[in-house]
Amino acid sequence: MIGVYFITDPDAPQPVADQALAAARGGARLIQLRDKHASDQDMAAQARALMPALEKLGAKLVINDRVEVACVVKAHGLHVGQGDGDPREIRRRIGPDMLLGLSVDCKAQLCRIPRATVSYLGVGPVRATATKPDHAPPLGFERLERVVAAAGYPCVAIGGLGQGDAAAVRSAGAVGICFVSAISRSSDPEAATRVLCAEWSA
Ligand SMILES: Cc1ncc(COP(=O)(O)OP(=O)(O)O)c(N)n1
Ligand SMILES: Cc1nc(C(=O)O)sc1CCOP(=O)(O)O
Ligand SMILES: [Mg+2]
Repeated sequence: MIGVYFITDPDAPQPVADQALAAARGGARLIQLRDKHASDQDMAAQARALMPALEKLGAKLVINDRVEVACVVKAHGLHVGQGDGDPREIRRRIGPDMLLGLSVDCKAQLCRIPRATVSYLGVGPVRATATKPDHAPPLGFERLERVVAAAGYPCVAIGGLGQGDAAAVRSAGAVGICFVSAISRSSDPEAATRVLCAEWSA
């Protein structure tokens, strides 16, 4: 079970490091560092600074998109999308032990996943979201359930999710729920994460 999975938001009022630590203190077990504009060097520095503190809090750090950064900092995980490269080649580069997440936005993408490459799937968006303006058409909870049922991999749901959604995501069969703005745009990200974790565990 993955549980609550937080993805950092460089456009939110609080600095990314504060967001990440607050989410981990609040109970998020996976924290993804996502910044489309940071240099690899800055992202690696941020990751190196965060990893020991996150580990102490029982959370793992996942890098978004940047295979080299994930390798250089020995991150716990890497998350890539359909357009971010061949998962088989990415697995070869990161080695057998790093978590590898892959985004999926429809059932048709499932049969193209190379065997024994991926650790989990990020399935979404469940709803439209301003956080990712280039997102695929929203799935809704019914199609989320159908994708999860057909997946054959642990799935986390993502996109437009917030308080009150955990029960529906769990009953769709997902092993985790991902949030950006529900945590990053909260006035108290740690408290918001606690509420989301309590809902997930209820
Ligand atoms: C857990 C999780 N699921 C999906 C995504 C989206 O990844 P991607 O499609 O590569 O889009 P970007 O995040 O790179 O804009 C994700 N990051 N995490
Ligand atoms: C990073 C990301 N990926 C998505 C996908 O559907 O693949 S939706 C998304 C952003 C989710 O942000 P929020 O929790 O604020 O809606
Ligand atoms: Mg990506």
